Amino acid sequence: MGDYDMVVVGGGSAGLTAARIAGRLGARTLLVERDRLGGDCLWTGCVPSKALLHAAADVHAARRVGAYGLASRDGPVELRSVMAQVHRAIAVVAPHDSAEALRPLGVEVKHGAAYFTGPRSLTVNGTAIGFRYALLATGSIPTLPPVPGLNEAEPLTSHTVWDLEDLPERLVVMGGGPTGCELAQAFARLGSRVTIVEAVDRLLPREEPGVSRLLRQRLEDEGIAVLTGFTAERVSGGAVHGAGRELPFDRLLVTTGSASSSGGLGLADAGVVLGKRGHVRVDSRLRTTNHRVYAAGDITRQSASTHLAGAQAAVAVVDALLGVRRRIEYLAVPVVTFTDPEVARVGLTEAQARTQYGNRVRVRELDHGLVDRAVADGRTDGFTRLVLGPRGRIVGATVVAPRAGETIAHLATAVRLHWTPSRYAATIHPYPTYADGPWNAALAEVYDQIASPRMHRITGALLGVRRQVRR
Ligand SMILES: Cc1cc2nc3c(=O)[nH]c(=O)nc-3n(C[C@H](O)[C@H](O)[C@H](O)COP(=O)(O)OP(=O)(O)OC[C@H]3O[C@@H](n4cnc5c(N)ncnc54)[C@H](O)[C@@H]3O)c2cc1C
Ligand SMILES: NC(=O)c1ccc[n+]([C@@H]2O[C@H](COP(=O)([O-])OP(=O)(O)OC[C@H]3O[C@@H](n4cnc5c(N)ncnc54)[C@H](O)[C@@H]3O)[C@@H](O)[C@H]2O)c1
Repeated sequence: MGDYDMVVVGGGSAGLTAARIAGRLGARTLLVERDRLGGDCLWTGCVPSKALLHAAADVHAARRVGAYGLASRDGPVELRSVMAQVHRAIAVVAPHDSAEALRPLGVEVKHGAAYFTGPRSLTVNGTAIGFRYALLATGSIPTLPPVPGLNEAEPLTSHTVWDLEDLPERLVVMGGGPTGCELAQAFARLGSRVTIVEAVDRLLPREEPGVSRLLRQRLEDEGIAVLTGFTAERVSGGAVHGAGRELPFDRLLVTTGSASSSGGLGLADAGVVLGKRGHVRVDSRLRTTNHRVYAAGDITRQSASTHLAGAQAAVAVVDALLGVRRRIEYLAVPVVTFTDPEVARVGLTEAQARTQYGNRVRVRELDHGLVDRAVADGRTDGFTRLVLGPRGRIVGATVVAPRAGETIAHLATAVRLHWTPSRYAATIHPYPTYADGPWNAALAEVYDQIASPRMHRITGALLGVRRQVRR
């Protein structure tokens, strides 16, 4: 049995990477996609959101040129023109993810919904297909919270917001996670009056509390109303009601989370067991309970980003086809929220580190008022935070700054390789950049060590010896 060595179900971030690798390895590879190749990231996630944020940043800059004696621009933008830019970006990337681009790599593509009929078989459009291995990569879909009246208000989600043609005058964003914060800031900069409501007591609750405070301040400074600890009780009469307040909107955008796309795949027949939240359960090798079927990406709930989805897919395919085992170091996977300033983190927050290591944890924080590039740009609204664990190793880091998403990459190496600040600081960083934030934070730790009584004794002794040397 086995028409194919590898059948990949879902052609998004995880599935495309898996299919490309399997094809390159020479495996008989089939990729099944029911909708559009490219998945969430290309059509409704990373690419459109970053294009929208870029347009919004341009508009934001244009509104402030009055400071340089130019006529500044007020008022709302023409959303159609902005969305045209968004769709242009998608159109540039889409060919890379197409069936034509996959064919030379030896990947066959079938359009249709896959349905498992047994542990090593599935059907697509009524055609029976056997496989040696399969990879589930069907991603996730946005969900709506159970708020009375919400459905009837026809809320936008991250799947539908890209079809908007007119800028909503009043936009209420429900959910202050990465999606909600990015889109709230973008729409506010484009000219909408935005209110963001978050159920827990702060925005971006997975981040360091200082991040939530700084981002809230920034969003409020840009005119966004931020309501935290807000429970929406109902939606009616064009308004969200809750906490004794009424929040009128022209459009409502719901960004309160997502659920794995694991339904309608016949997974029970394949012997694939789901977790409580509908996600596919995988072991450390990304194998489901049917060891012939692997899973990667959002469907596992162990990933919520394109880079990790791709890394999981690569590990799974190589494990299945070649029997070569590699581990993903989840702790060293960076996560970025592309607000302005960007919020980038790798590894543990201070609270997580304290739970794990108790009082062996120390924190080294550097305000970006001390980073010359931030001063030059007038962007001192940021900080770097290094979380140091046992033996002073960097177990976590947060950077809040423009381009923090780029700065975090070197810190991800530090966490992955268990570097100390001194090891990190040994790499010379270019001046003046935002990377000076982490570098100076690490250097401050090194200077403190040099100033310790023990080091002073050593340096004092060395200086004394050197003074005796006659040239
Ligand atoms: C607004 C927003 C912004 C984001 N920004 C970023 C970012 O900047 N950086 C980042 O790293 N991540 C970002 N993400 C997250 C990222 O988009 C996802 O983590 C990633 O796309 C998940 O990849 P995946 O392969 O698991 O699923 P997807 O990319 O969603 O792919 C799943 C594919 O499976 C197909 N499918 C589903 N069911 C079936 C079936 N039965 N048969 C066949 N095919 C099927 C779907 O049509 C889809 O094409 C963002 C997400 C959102 C919502
Ligand atoms: N830049 C990126 O890499 C990027 C961007 C967007 C999303 N993503 C990923 O996609 C995943 C989903 O992100 P998301 O922001 O859509 O979801 P999320 O689950 O991360 O955040 C949802 C937020 O909504 C809040 N919430 C839940 N119910 C609510 C309610 N009834 N009223 C008000 N608030 C409520 C939650 O407390 C939470 O803060 C995340 O894991 C994220 O990392 C990544």
